[in-house]
Amino acid sequence: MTDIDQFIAGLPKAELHLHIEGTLEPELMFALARRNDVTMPYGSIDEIRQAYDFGNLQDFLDIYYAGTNVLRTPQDFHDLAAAYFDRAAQDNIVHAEIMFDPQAHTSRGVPFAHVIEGLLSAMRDAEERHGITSDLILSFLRHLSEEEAFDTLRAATPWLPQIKAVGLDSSEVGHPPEKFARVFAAAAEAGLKLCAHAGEEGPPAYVWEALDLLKVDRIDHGNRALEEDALVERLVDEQMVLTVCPLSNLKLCVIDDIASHPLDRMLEMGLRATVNSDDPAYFGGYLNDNYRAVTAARSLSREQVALLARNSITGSFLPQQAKDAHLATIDAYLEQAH
Ligand SMILES: Nc1ncnc2[nH]cnc12
Ligand SMILES: [Zn+2]
Repeated sequence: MTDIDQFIAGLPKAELHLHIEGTLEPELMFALARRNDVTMPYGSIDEIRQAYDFGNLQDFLDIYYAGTNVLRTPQDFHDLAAAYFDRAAQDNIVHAEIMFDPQAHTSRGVPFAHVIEGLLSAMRDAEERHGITSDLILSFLRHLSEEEAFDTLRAATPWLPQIKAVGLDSSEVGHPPEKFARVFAAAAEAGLKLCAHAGEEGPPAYVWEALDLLKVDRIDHGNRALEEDALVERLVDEQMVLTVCPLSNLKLCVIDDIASHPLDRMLEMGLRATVNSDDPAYFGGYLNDNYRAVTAARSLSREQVALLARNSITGSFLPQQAKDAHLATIDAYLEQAH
């Protein structure tokens, strides 16, 4: 390991953009298929990995939703999240805000309760076993209707105290944020924080809509915001957090190669960027892999890497006291890493 890789490995950090269904490794997919007597469309783990070659977001989503078919019981969702948290502990993740896609499961007849109870039990275990705190972000699938998003928010009612935020994901182009303005307003009314994927494949106009119509607290991705100076200025002025996902951008062809990733440009422009893994089982790397890849490709300094980790803490939905405690841990780490 190089010096900077070692520095990244030991740095305390939060993960703010992570789809729990995107952490389903092929090995666990096979194990759950066997446990639930589900026929797999793949013959081997190698065959699955070979299928992970995406030309765009939709190519990936088709395979990602097919993968969720093995997830049926609360234990399955528990095992999925427990595997993520075990992996997160190795990367020195101290806090994770994890998205889940209830409609990917309720549409297959899996009760909302099975999904969320399994996830919540793994989250409690993660705090006990690893000291990792976590929060849930209920994400609406934007290719589905506004009415279906409202149905999902209603289904979540008994668990609202255990849900921190709502999100908006799935096929971006053709499904502008505007479509979900009313359901986001209802979520805000219920006391939830708001995030939305915007500017991953969709145009800068979708980022404006996420800000003006959804009134989001965070933008997931935001890459295409760089195409408009006035939008960048707005994001900088508001110190809006962007949850950037370098290896995801590479695998989904949002960028041509990792050497052209705009992360350092974002930081230099004063944007509040963070690094995240998105769907690590599909994109070839967990959080530290993302930090390492972009650091090597863009020759990031220790100061830039530390800023990214600080942004992950300050950009989280943790209470201020917890943020201060994590920032103090980062300061102590920087002191001894000198
Ligand atoms: N990167 C991504 N963009 C949109 N929807 C997603 N669902 C899971 N990962 C996603
Ligand atoms: Zn995402």
